[in-house]
Amino acid sequence: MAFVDNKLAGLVAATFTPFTSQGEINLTEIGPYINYLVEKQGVKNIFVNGTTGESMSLSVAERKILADEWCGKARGKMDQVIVHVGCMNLKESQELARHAAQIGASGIAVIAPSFYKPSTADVLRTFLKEIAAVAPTLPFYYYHLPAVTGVNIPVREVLQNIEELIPSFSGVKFSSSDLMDFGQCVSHSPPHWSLLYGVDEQLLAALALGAHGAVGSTYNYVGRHINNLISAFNSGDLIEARSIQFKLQELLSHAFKLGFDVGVNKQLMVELSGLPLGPPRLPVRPCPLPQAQEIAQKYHNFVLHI
Ligand SMILES: CC(=O)N[C@H](C=O)[C@@H](O)[C@H](O)[C@H](O)CO
Ligand SMILES: CC(=O)C(=O)O
Repeated sequence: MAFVDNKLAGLVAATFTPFTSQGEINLTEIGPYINYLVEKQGVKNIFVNGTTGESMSLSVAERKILADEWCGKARGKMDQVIVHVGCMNLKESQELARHAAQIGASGIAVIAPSFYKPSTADVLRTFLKEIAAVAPTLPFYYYHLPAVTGVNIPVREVLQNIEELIPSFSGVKFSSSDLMDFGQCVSHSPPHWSLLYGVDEQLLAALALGAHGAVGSTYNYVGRHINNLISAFNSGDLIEARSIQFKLQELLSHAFKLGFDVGVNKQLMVELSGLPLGPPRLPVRPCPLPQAQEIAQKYHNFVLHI
């Protein structure tokens, strides 16, 4: 039972990747970004180079430089930095996994490859094993995001005997609304795994099923409120917990109507945090300013009412 002492719990912000206005990675904003999360949002864990961080639009070299900077700047300030190392091919994922171990990441996560999709739980587990094996000292998380990857193998099946293949296996970032599958993962998991929920708008339901924490993009700017939701849930105050969840649902349903992708989300973060994170990278479209400002307006109403 490795890694029991360091179980990942609570909120984890999936970070945006700062770019310059010319579209190059911008390391100078990473320190201030970490300070913002800790001081303004009370968020002490980050998930870097994930979906929100546009990892699939970054080169391997860029991903290494970014991971290094996030880990370095987080030292002494954050509890955990999980580096997403998933790529479309095994070799690059292994290279990033080895690198994550060298730079002192707290753990690594891998999403299913989505061009050549694994067709069974067995082949997916084997793919994950080949990556975990090159960084055996790092806690390993499977990242399930079926709406984006198109890989819809029930996580419950993926977890079957997974510790025999991956001794460092430590949990799942579960970004699907299939709460039956999520519940089954919780009920069949050993106590040292972390099951982290990734659909921010329905976190409360996942907490009721036993989620240990949550990874999401919105915790970059609603972390403080969602920390209150979790505290209310833990103290049995479901009325308060629901009221906060409903507010986030209002905010996001408004955002979805206007079109809510990584580009819009990033610009919303820029508006709300004041951090100059730059535009997204193609093929994600830069967000028209009024669109982000309208969502930001809704956010300010949201904050005023909780
Ligand atoms: C597809 C995607 O990026 N999902 C994020 C994390 O898994 C969530 O944090 C969503 O951005 C959020 O729940 C809004 O839908
Ligand atoms: C949202 C999330 O967890 C990611 O950006 O990967």
